[in-house]
Amino acid sequence: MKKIKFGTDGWRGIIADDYTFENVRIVSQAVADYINNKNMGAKGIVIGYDNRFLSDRFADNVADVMIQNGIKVYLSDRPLPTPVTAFAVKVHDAAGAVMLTASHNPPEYNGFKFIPDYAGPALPHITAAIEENIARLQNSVRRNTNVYHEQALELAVDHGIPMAQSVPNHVADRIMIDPRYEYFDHLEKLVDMEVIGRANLEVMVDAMHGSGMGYLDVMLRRAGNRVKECRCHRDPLFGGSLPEPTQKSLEGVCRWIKAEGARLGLALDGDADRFGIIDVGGVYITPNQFLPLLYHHLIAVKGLVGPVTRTVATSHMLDRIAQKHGQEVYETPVGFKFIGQNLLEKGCVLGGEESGGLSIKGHIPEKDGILAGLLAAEILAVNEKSLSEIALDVAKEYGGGMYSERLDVRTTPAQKVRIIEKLQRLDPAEIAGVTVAKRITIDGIKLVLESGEWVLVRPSGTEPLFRIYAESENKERIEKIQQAVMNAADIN
Ligand SMILES: O=P(O)(O)OC[C@H]1O[C@H](O)[C@H](O)[C@@H](O)[C@@H]1O
Repeated sequence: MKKIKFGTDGWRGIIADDYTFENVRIVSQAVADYINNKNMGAKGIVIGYDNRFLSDRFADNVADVMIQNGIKVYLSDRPLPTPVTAFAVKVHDAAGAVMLTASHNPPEYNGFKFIPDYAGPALPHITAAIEENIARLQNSVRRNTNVYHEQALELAVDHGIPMAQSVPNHVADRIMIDPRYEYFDHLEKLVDMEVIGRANLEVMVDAMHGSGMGYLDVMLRRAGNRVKECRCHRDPLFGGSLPEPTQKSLEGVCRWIKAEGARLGLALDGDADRFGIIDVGGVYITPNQFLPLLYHHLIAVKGLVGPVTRTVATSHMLDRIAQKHGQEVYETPVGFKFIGQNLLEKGCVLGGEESGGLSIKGHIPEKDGILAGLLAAEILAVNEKSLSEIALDVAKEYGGGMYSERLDVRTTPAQKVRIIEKLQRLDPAEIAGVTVAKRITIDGIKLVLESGEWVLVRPSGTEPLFRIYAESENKERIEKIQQAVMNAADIN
């Protein structure tokens, strides 16, 4: 039996290999134990699921295990985006949520995210506690081969907190929920839908067959915009590609925007926590380009002046904006859980990351592609310029633009170990002819150069590869900087 581990963002597995009904029940039991150990069972748990194959059935199994453990269940009556599941935790003041999704992974995958009561991704100490529970349950299964072949629900209950005795004060229940309308109302407090409506935008919405369909399209249309939908129907095979809103996977949308002369394209990943933004002329706007635009907009237009939090891999253009407004920048390892923590604890007005996640003050500490898309529409509506033109204005205002790029290099497990060792010792005096001013080790190795350029090498927590990120004011230097650090770390 494979060890079940929570990675950068939850447990992911291949359906019918390690992602089975039995293992989902074991993980559910581990979460139920975690909640009951904290005496939070009476608050109940929200259960959401995406559009993937069998996600609704897996959700049903999670619900059974929770109820058997005396935990009240708020089960969604339809597929939900991850941020909506997280938001429902707040609506019901629940002990947390389970979201069944493998996000943007290939169709044969499914996954399991635990969202604690603060409505953001679980921090490492919480997933570690759940993993301990899982290991204990898996060991019991290994010892008892008869049980192993039995119905896993019985097994989950066998190894959990005894049912009836543990729930003296309440009767566990299954309550069906549809949190969409509370969520819409909440977003309308964060985004100016009236301004967006008045701009009468023509927008292409691409849900990439994921559970984000029925959100951006509904809200934009309701505000009075013209919306064209793309991939807004369920397809558990995702039309043969990955539900990931990258430039490559949005080529078709870019072509349409260009051909139609539309002003905006908004895409979501499989569970709608990541965003993809396309500008007039079919120009893809990277998250590293969009986040500074948004930070400037929050400060200058919405009056939300405050610190910002970004991952170690995200554009330092945010730092330039923060500096000009006398604000703090909080840098975190990659993973929205760390960003979410800073949103909660440091009063940041924006938290964002290079891989396409963001949230703002007043919202839940979970990344939300729907909110990101509406904020992009708001920026357009307010400015009556293209996003690319606004980006140029912002760059001018804050002392010049920055270019950033990421290179992904696949490695074998043996190479990976060797490179990680080499990275630990990597401490060059200069990179591509410029002196290294700072060496940051919170996630991989980041070298900040005297010129303000920087390069970061880190192993991905979700894929078998290394990521080499670099940023410079001079586009031509990015490759040179990446190559220099790859040579130094022996990555080829
Ligand atoms: O670079 P990786 O470790 O593969 O992580 C890439 C991304 O994975 C998940 O989507 C996390 O929620 C993100 O926070 C992270 O940026």
